[in-house]
Amino acid sequence: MKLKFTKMHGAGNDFVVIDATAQEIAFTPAQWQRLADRRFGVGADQMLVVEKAQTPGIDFRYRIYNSDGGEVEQCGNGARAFVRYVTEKGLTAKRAIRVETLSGVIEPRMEDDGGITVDMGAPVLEAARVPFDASGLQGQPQNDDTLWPLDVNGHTVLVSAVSMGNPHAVQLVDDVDAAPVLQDGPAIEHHPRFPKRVNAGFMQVVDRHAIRLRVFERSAGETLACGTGACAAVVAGIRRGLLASPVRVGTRGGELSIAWAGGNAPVLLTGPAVTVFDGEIEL
Ligand SMILES: N[C@H](CCC[C@H](N)C(=O)O)C(=O)O
Repeated sequence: MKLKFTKMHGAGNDFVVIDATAQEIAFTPAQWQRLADRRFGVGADQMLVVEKAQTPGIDFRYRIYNSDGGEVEQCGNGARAFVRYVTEKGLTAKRAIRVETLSGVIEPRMEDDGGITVDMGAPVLEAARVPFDASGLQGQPQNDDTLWPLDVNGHTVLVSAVSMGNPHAVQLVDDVDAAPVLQDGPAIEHHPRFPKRVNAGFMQVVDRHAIRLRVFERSAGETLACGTGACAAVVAGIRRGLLASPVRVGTRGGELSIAWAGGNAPVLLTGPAVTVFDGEIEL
């Protein structure tokens, strides 16, 4: 079949976006992997599928597939690309839209200055709901957060377990450029205490309103930016008393900004979303 798509990125986290509002899209994992392949296909960290909403009061449904073809619950950078896509393609005239995802409703909004902010909902911090299996473990309280010791490649790392709809394990490092992201990332991603696997964040605190972050993403490897990872890192840093909202997040692909008032308040993610090109592929 000939498939029309749009290539986009949010701070270098790149996507193939597909309009499924007028056509049913149901690809096999192998077809998703082919689309994501940077040599045999288009190339992307994730694929985003735009669908009509099933629920009254909701504007769209948004499905996310990692480059391994697995469907996941949430994607923060993708949500910004999503709202730019439906706006540019004339699928909506609204500036703020309500979008149903596997993990709940998010609300991306086009700002007057062209920036995009997404209400990503409240973080989930209860270990069992991340999900993180804390059985038999002695957590180490740090302010409002609990750090969990993980045995990774023969050494122990202390992680915060946070869900933004998708699971994150965030650790503090002195220098993200020197952090063992590619060595420890896979071991954390597949750690048995994360039954749905996990996105592994490596956060360097610059000051109370700025961090640098690298994320080894579940099923995608290290990406240039991870929106939900930025949300999870800032939530963990605020709960540990290291950060204060808003926080600028420096990633290898660009800068994101996160605001969170604590507790059950929503996490607000602001950042770029760029359309690179429209294309067509025989799939
Ligand atoms: N790899 C992630 C999904 C994409 C999240 C990331 N691209 C973002 O911007 O939030 C996961 O498996 O949970």
